[in-house]
Amino acid sequence: MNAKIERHEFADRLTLADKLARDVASKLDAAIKARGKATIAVSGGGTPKAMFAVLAEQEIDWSKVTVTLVDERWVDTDSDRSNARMVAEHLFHHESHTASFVPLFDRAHKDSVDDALDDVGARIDALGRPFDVVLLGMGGDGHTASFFPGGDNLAAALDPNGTRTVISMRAEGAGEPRITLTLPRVLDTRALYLHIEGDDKKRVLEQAEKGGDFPIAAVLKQDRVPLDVYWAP
Ligand SMILES: O=C(O)[C@H](O)[C@@H](O)[C@H](O)[C@H](O)COP(=O)(O)O
Repeated sequence: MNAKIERHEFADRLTLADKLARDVASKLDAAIKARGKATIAVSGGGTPKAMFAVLAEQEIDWSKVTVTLVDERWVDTDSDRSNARMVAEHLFHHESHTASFVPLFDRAHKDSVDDALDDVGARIDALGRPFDVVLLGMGGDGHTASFFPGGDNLAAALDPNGTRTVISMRAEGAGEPRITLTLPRVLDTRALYLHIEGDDKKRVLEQAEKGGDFPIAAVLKQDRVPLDVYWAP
């Protein structure tokens, strides 16, 4: 069975960023009102930056929000490849500076992502389940999170019955080694968004929906959580 997918298309990227940020903020606000806290796992890369700028200005009780990452490149936070650094630079401003952040990179194990998995997994598990919001991106090769085509741990990461929280990933298209939430953890959320931009990514998503062999297909063909796709040219 496939996920219930709702598509949201916008004339331009700034309009998308504005709407997605407001929709995400409203989910976080509802979580705080219902349960006193909110958790969100965000993606790295370039796409979320404009949306983070708007999200940072939303007037919710950010001191009750914990932010973590869907995936991270195994580099220290001073690297311009670091997703933690990107989030610090683009999200933690204005209203949102009181939010907490749980990193996926662990400096104590900076030389081996595999040695860090237990500690990082425990940190994520301590946030409780499910997440309130998970924000995914997608690469032109159809990867999402760090589910890269040809990745050394791809099958384990996508195992719908897997019990791990995080896993390491090495792949030709990934650059450095990565750490990523596994598919069951990505889907363990009250709200799931996929934010993509450009005609090329739209075509890849359409191919994946038609049965093309791309990792993103695992997110489309699941029935655990509805998926909201936000797209602009
Ligand atoms: O660390 C990362 O690279 C990501 O979390 C990754 O899954 C990202 O969402 C896609 O690669 C899209 O990246 P862009 O937004 O830069 O195209």
